[in-house]
Amino acid sequence: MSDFSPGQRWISDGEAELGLGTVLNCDARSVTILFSASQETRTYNTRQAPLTRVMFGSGDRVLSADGWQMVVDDSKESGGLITYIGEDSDGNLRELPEAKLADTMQFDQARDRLLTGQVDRNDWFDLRFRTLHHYQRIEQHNALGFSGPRIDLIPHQLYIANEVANRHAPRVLLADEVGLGKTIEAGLILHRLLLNGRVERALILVPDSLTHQWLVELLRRFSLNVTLLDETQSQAHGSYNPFESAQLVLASQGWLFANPQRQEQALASQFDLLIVDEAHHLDWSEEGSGPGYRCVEQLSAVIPGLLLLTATPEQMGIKSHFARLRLLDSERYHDLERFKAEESHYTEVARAIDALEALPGNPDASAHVSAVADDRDSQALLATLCNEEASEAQQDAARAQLSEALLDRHGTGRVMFRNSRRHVGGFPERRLNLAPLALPSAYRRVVRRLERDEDYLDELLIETGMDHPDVLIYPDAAYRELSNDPLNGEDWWHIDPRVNWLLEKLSDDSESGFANEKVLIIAHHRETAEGLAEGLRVLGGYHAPVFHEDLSLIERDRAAAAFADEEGGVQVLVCSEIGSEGRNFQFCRHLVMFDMPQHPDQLEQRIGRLDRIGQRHAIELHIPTFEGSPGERLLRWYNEGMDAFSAPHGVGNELFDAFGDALADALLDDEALEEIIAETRTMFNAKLAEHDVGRNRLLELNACRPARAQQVIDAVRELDEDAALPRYLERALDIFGVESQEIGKGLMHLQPSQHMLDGLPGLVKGEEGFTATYSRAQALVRDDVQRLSWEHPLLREMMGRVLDGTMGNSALALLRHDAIPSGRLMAELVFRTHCPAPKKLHLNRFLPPTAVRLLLDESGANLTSKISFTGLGKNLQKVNKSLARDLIKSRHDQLRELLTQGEGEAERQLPSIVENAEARMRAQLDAEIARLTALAEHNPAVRSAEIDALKDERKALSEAIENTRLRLDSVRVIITVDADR
Ligand SMILES: Nc1ncnc2c1ncn2[C@@H]1O[C@H](COP(=O)(O)OP(=O)(O)OP(=O)(O)O)[C@@H](O)[C@H]1O
Repeated sequence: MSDFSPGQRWISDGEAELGLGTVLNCDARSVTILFSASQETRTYNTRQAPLTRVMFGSGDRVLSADGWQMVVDDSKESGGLITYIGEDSDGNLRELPEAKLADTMQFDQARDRLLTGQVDRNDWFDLRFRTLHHYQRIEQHNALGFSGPRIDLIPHQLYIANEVANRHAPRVLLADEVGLGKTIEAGLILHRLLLNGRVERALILVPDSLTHQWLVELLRRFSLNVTLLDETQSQAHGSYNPFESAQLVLASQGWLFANPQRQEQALASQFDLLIVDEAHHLDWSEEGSGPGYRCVEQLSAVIPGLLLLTATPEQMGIKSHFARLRLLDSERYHDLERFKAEESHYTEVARAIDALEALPGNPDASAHVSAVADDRDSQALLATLCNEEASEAQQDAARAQLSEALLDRHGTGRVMFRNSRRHVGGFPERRLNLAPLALPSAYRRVVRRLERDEDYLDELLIETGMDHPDVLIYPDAAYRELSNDPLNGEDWWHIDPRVNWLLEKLSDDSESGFANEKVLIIAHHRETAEGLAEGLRVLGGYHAPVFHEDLSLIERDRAAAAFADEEGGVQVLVCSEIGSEGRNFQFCRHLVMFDMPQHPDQLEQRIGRLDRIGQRHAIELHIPTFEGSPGERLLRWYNEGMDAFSAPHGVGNELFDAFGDALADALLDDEALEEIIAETRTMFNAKLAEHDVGRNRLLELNACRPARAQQVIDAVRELDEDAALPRYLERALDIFGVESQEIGKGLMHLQPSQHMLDGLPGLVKGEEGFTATYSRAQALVRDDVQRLSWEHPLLREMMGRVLDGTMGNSALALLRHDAIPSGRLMAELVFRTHCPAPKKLHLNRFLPPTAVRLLLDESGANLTSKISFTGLGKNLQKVNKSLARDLIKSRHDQLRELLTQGEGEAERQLPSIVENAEARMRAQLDAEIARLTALAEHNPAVRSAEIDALKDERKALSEAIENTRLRLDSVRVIITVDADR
């Protein structure tokens, strides 16, 4: 240890962040140091002071207290104090006494830390290098963002997520049929965009009833912490814009759409992505748009990315659907008639794609394809496909490429993704169980009078205040509205036989009964649901929670949780139509439709609560119907007219548009009904056939291209099975002070040790920690088990901390080697590329932080290719820190020289790194620009802004890559010792 003199500069070995200290006073026993930058004063015992004298040498860059910089050339010492001599940035020769060094000088760069004797543990250096290596690999991996989420690898979802997340500021409609996983798709897209930096802030707007479900899904499946914003929370922020309070904001549509002031705040808060669930509720009509549509229209004008989610895009009519497409791209979707005309061509395109299977050797098929594939490239592919002399492999490749090219031309395909059960396959059977019941006298009176007396309908509408045909379809509602009638004295559920039927089924333990089974009941009106629950309680002693749109969030979630609970939960949940939309109830297989909804899409939404991914049983649909009632006629229309209970057919909306009004008029007239059913059936068959070859066929083919989906799945599996992950994690956990214990069945328990470094996600000292697995399958069946992947927050946090901080950037180790005399010095230098660029460019896909490793011996010989990192590491031994400091001090000059030499050698490798990155970037972006430009000629859904944005991106990326610099990331000094020492 050097002698201390006032004015000397020292730094604390343990607390380098205090900055540069100055000796204030000292005597034989103690020394007091002032750390001005952090305003701390410390007194140490001179014999054990954990301090290192700061001495700069030739080539070091220093900063003066007055703010100018200098590169040290020489130094002189007088009275124990050093004065540095060197050139400032203007080339002037200057002197700088150490007392005038800036207090704020930080010693966190590898070079400074090494030369001031701050060394870390050898295994930290090791972890740092490995972290850099894996980070570089994962950042470029095709599965980035898709491998972490706790989901089953379902092809259509991964296909869509990959297609969308790879686009610049994606704007799409996710319109898979009910329950096929739109939330999962949106989650995957968001997760990938967050990980690759293209999105930093997202706003998610969902119906009130789904806020909690989204919150849970995003956390449980994607480890994304989302902030749920409501009015109470917003008020707590006072005058501060509450939307600025988090990166990921989830808000209920009901709240935001009704609140212009909050909308202003949302508009002012710069989000990168907007997600809107159940988007069919954004109502628009020629007479004017609703508040939801207007709000999203404004937001989507300032937020670059937009995901609209709906299972029933056309539920509110084709015009309303078109208006929502306009939210995605107002330039493209401004003329409905043109849009319809375009759609009429899709039949030819679909037919041409199907015809490819008949080639070669079929002139008709060839003519179909030729008529559509009229550009030069496509014609060339067609020629290859039809060339009898081409090999089978060549023909297959041509067929696949041609099919892709034709699909790409399909206008809406780029904007709308719609998978259907039929196409995806593997969904359970649906079984219809009808329970015909006699009309109770109170309802019969009304129906019979309506049948007899034409004028009575108007009277009834006025008396009840209900709409037509609601008044006919929902007799209990009409009964409630006519409560002044002395004959309607009792509660409706006392007189309604459906309630008794239900009670009998609930207690029936035969195969056709509900005893021991969960049952979901959906009724159209909230009041029906509430009355029914009361009836079940009073008449049968059943506790059936009610789930409807006017419940508070907590009440609703409590009801859903009680129903989901397998042990001790409730058997029955009664829902209203709107209240249950979007919810996950696939753990249940019995659905009672207490009445019928009016729109086929609503019917599909109801069945979709159970018929979802994860449903393992055939679905039992139970419908009590009143014989000879309007409700029964409506059911017949659904069943006989459009086979609505067996599977979704995707044509319900068109049939409703065509026959909805006539049907309402036929609900009291069997003869008229028969006619409407027959006409509906004819149109149903025709539409199915038309859709099979036209737009739906194209949407179907386009919503999941199996070969590409498989590539994404393979990429995810590659990361799932990456053997390097457990090895890396074991090392990292050890260093961060987390204990891991195998507990069998592929599970491990992670627990904080006493020495754990603070701030690791999910781990708090003194608490239990968590159970985790590498296995996707295990994690899917065990909600309480976390899945470990490169994308798990714990791994990302540890990797981030290593790479962003100083951890392990300087180390010293001893090498015992027979062949090398002792006392020799080597320096292992790791340089890292730095390439400042906006995160949104996602530069890492082409040039992630890249390591350049050099191993130099004291003579300057480059041993890098002779001794690998791992090979060297195996023979190294750790050394205590004070010895390490002494060794470094004694070799200061040699080390400086090696560092300077290393910089030069590493610099020579930079051009090829830059060139390769530039080439990779150009290969990908040029191809994409060329593809989009060619496509734009055929497909108007390709936004010109998208192509321009890609061109701008290419330019910005090129400039950023060009500006890449190499910096020393870490250094390890190696000193040889005798093998037998
Ligand atoms: N890949 C997957 N792995 C595991 N579970 C999944 C997967 N995809 C979907 N699920 C589950 O299936 C159910 C339906 O998915 P999701 O809620 O995303 O469907 P949706 O299309 O949004 O439904 P809706 O049309 O009713 O809004 C959810 O419980 C979801 O967690």
